[in-house]
Amino acid sequence: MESNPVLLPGVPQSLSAKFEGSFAYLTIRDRLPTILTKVIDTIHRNKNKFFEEYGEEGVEAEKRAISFLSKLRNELQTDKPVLVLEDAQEDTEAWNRYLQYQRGLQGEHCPVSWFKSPWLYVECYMYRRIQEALCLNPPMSEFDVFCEGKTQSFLESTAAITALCTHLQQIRPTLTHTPESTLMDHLLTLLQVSLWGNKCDLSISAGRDNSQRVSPLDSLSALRAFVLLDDSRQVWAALRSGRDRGQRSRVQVDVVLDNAGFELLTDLVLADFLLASGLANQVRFHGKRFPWFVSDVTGRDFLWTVAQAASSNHTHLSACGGQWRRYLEEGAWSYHDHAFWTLPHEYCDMEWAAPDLYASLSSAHLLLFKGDLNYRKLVGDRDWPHHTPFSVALRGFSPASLCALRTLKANVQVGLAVGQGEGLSKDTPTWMTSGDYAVMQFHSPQQ
Ligand SMILES: O=P(O)(O)OC[C@@]1(O)O[C@H](CO)[C@@H](O)[C@@H]1O
Ligand SMILES: [Mn+2]
Repeated sequence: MESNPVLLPGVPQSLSAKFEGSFAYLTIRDRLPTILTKVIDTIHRNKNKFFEEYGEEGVEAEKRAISFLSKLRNELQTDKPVLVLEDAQEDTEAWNRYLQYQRGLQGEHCPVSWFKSPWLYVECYMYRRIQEALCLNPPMSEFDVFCEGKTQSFLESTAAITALCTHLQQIRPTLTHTPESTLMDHLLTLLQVSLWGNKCDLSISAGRDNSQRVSPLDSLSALRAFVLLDDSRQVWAALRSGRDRGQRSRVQVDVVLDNAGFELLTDLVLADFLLASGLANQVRFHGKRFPWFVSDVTGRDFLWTVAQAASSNHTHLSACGGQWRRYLEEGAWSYHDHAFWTLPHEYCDMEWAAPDLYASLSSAHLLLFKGDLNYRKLVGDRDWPHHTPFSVALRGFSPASLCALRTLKANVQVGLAVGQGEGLSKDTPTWMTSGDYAVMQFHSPQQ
């Protein structure tokens, strides 16, 4: 029986696997079980490590975690009801409240389940259940099941990373006396590099290698045609608004991170440029509190990446890493991991679900949201008509000027011209899910 959740007036339904053949359906039927199987394999392959570190207790924990995850995979594949979490973590109650909310939407005759409920919810829930399997089996609770893939993504992107850091080191000495037009060109270039860094995502590839092997700067002109919305000049204007480079007013930029590996490197280079050019004087990074969507950044990934750069034997990479370490020591850069980023909420819920975070983001001059999942949460992962204004789809989420830097990997996109989405669907049916197209989409509270 189809679930017919309470419809909010004027707000389209959430994407869901209940629509057979949809991208959500194919993701939950095929990609999520593949990811879970790789997680189980990774834990199994590390069995000796657990024995060496924790003895028999480690081996027992490894066995229990694998049985938890095998049960989870079976629940998913047979569309069982979503279960309450039982690991007594800081966010457990919020997750179980959200399940109650979903039960209310679907009514008593249609259980909240993998193939009947919103895609955004059940996909986030899967990653939280992986965390539960580890939390309930200490000493595995600190084990990052995705660490190998994230590390490999970084190491295999070394050529692209060194090319990008070489570029930054070459322009760095000129930035304090560069003409405005040149400074803007540098910003637009590094925004595009950060945008396309988002193609390197291990969730869409279900863990298959997705490293950046060519210099990101060389491919920008060929990729220009695939940028469907380019509001990067509004990002420039937001950074320049109300201040002159000589003034000492505080310009804070918050970067809501996405993937570790090459994408994180592009974000660190962009953030370094913002400070070195004087366009901003504080950058706050927001990452995930536990392993999430295979390649998303955790605090450990963030610090490992800075350390890896600083200790590199490549001159420019180590120079950048040394500068990043100093930014962190001085407080010009800071890393944060609020629990909200690993809850299933659409961002229009943030003001009531995480008022402290909403207030904190409101102090920023500019928010940069990286990647596809952040975009899905910005617009609520709902089936909006493509010409719906971004401000409508945000449904009141507007703590500060914001720009989404996203390669399209899910079938939701707003803010296009009338007919633009339909035209793309005719010529390239996979335009919303291939990762080949991208948007830099801006919104300000004044809009
Ligand atoms: O947020 P990211 O890393 O750009 O992409 C996350 C993602 O790979 O996972 C989901 C599908 O499984 C989609 O949101 C998207 O394809
Ligand atoms: Mn991601």
